[in-house]
Amino acid sequence: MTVSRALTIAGSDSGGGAGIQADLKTFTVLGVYGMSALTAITAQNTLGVHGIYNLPLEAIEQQIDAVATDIGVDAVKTGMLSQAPIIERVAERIKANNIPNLVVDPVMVAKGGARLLEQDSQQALIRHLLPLATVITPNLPEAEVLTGRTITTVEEMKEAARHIHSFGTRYVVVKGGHLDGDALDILFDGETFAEFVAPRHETKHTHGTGCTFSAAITSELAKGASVHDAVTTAKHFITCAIQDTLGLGQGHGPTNHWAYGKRQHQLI
Ligand SMILES: Nc1ncnc2c1ncn2[C@@H]1O[C@H](COP(=O)(O)OP(=O)(O)O)[C@@H](O)[C@H]1O
Ligand SMILES: Cc1ncc(COP(=O)(O)O)c(N)n1
Repeated sequence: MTVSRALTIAGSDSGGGAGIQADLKTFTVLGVYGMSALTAITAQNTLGVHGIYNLPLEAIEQQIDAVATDIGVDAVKTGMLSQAPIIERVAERIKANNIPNLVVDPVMVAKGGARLLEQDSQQALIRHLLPLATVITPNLPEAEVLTGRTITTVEEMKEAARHIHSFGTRYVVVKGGHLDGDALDILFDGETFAEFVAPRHETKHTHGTGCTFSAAITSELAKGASVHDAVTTAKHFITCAIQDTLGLGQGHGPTNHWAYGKRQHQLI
């Protein structure tokens, strides 16, 4: 039996809805063996981020090297990277270990407003990580920071995708979760645009949607799917996870990571 292997390099969310917890749950539901390299520990729940503890660069490096040199990695995603020196070290270890299929979720600010990437560290992302990336998956505020432009229309999402593609990433997915109307995401491969659309579900439980979506893309790339097919599956996965809400916590709750799996088996 061949097992596909995916690694997440990201922060821990004690609440289990975002970060490495969301990633590992998603990998598992999509039938991929999941591994993690923690960059930071957050004390977090559905009401917000209550504490952030970054890990030493050596600890991050050792985790990546340990899994890459023994178990092997078919695809990797990055999430919360906190600060420029962590970005640089992560990029260096991905390169040194020849890890293929890098998905960059350029996490900057949590939905509750807490900064998960220090201000001005986006230049390090652009310089060190984006040239290595197969796919980058910014939401609208992140795309605005990366391009320095306001984005309020689908046409501006496409312009942003073009701009971000020029940083050296092979594919760009600009997510439209923060726009009104249908949940529309744009995929740009450097030449053509593809659109992925799902009905907007009215809910406050969208904690970790970006983490889950990018982890689903990573899972499918680990299995050998094309980027277009990986995004198709990820869109279906996140739409199910948002629709079948769990209603946990008093604030912005997590999505339902096993909803997609249940739908596949027609259990719901
Ligand atoms: N209310 C919603 N209903 C349906 N899909 C949504 C909703 N909110 C976000 N999405 C989808 O979830 C994915 C994550 O998007 P987004 O919320 O923009 O990312 P982030 O969590 O990084 O802010 C995208 O595919 C987006 O279109
Ligand atoms: C450890 C960690 N990583 C990422 C996010 C972003 O998720 P969201 O934008 O849904 O708050 C988060 N809140 N915590």
